[in-house]
Amino acid sequence: AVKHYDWTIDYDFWSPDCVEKLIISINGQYPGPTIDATVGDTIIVKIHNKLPTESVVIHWHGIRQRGTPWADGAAFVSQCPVAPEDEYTYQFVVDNAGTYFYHGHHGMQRAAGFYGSLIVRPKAGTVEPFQYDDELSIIVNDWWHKSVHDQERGLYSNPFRWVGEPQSLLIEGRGAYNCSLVPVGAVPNSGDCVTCNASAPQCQPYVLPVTAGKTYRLRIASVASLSALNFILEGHNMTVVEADGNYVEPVVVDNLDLYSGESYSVLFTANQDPTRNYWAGLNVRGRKPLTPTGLAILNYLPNPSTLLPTTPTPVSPLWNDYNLSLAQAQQIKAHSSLEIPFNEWSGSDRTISLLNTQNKLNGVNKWAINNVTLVPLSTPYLAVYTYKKLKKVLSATPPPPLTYTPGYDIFQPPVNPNTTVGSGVYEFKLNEVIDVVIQNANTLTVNASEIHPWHLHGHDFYVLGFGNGVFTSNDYDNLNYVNPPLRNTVPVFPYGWTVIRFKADNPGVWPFHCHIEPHFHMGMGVIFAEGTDLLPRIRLPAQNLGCGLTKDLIRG
Ligand SMILES: O=C1O[C@H]([C@@H](O)CO)C(O)=C1O
Repeated sequence: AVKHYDWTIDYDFWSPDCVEKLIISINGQYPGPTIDATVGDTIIVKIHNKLPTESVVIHWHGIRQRGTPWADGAAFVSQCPVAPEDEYTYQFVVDNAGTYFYHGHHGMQRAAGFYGSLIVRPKAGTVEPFQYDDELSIIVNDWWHKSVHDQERGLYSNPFRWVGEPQSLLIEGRGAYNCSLVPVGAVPNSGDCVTCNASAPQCQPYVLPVTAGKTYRLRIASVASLSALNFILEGHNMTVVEADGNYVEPVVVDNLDLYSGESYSVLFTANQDPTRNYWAGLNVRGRKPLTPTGLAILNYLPNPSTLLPTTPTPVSPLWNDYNLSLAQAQQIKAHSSLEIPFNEWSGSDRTISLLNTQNKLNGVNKWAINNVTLVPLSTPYLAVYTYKKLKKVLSATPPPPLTYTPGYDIFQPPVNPNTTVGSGVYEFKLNEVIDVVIQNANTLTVNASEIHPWHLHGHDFYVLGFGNGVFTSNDYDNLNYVNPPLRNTVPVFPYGWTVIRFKADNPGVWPFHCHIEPHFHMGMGVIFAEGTDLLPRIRLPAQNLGCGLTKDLIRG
């Protein structure tokens, strides 16, 4: 079926955590409307940009955009951002059932609340490898009281102004800013305690209604700007059955790590004392937490949803117990019903190694990949590959290095912290099988290395493995070629490595980047282009290339 959506994007006053701020709304809603579709549907979303002075795009996170690379919604990669008062129509097919989402991919608009859920259901008659009675869905985020403009400008200020830890954690756009719970030092605007209106309807906890005895599929997606989050359903185990739109072997957990850009389906049974309600809780892991637990209510009907649990709010594992994080990530395996095509493409055609470092550029903090800080072109890459006349912009920026200096000491701050900027592209031939080794390292601070969730556009990839320390060719023998999970986002852990594999079979230009919003801004990403000789044959819609009526002058 063809599903049409008509969305007006605007700023609105909103109180997600009881403190009134501006959010980016869609049709007056926050989070944005849920797209609920079926495999094979064509999704047509017409957007009207009513932000007075900012342009927008929407990225459909996890949708592969096969044959529609222009609809990927990455600013200056797949399209020109849509100017104020202008319109743009996204059109793409959803070809894989699962839990997805969409979000702004220009500036730091995702962190301003510009996101929503996108659920793709299997075709009628398709059997999923698990059963449930009913379904619930949440999308989670971390939330700052500083505007995203303050945050973004701070990132390229000298001296560097870091965004700091979030004020609140939101479940389905709702949280509660609790002055008394916020540790000293975490409140940049203490005046918020005065203006906080705890009875504002927009910040009443999100309610997950359940009936005793039933089993639920809970879809969870994280669009966090910064935080690695950990989700707990008080008193209930969860069985992970889907990750990023792919079925996985069931894994039972009592807490679930969620890295920004990831989505999961978990099953749980409402099998606890039905005379009370329970907390659903969200905590920060991976960074020293300075943010109170984000809370929603697991509401056993017919109890009123306002019956708050009297039990303590959920406590997550220690924030820096990375062995636990790694162990949980390693538990996720492809479902046994999925065929792994490695007999067809047993080895990879090439490996690229991407060293993640924190660096300096003219005194300002940056991130770099193989010592290159990504500054995307101001002409959309897809247009550059489509129109011969534009190709010259690439000759001005060298292709990025395929690896890093052997012997680089990942356990120390960089000896030479200076980075170089680049806009170059990793080009892959159509159908090449690519292994990417993501190698983490120390930041600029002694004894510090951070988690980075890496997200690839245009593809799912196989996660072949994780490890601690420096990846060496010996590690190839111990990777998982049997049941590696397919994902679109994967963490690299502190001082560790992650290896992924994908086939460059989707002609287009696809960013691969850290999904932490400030980090992408600080240059932590690369651009992949594949099947580029085919791109001049695509009909790039004129609306990707210009603004206002000038679009009519452009022949696609
Ligand atoms: O990019 C970052 O900068 C800070 C810190 O390294 C310097 O203030 C931080 O924690 C990041 O993730």
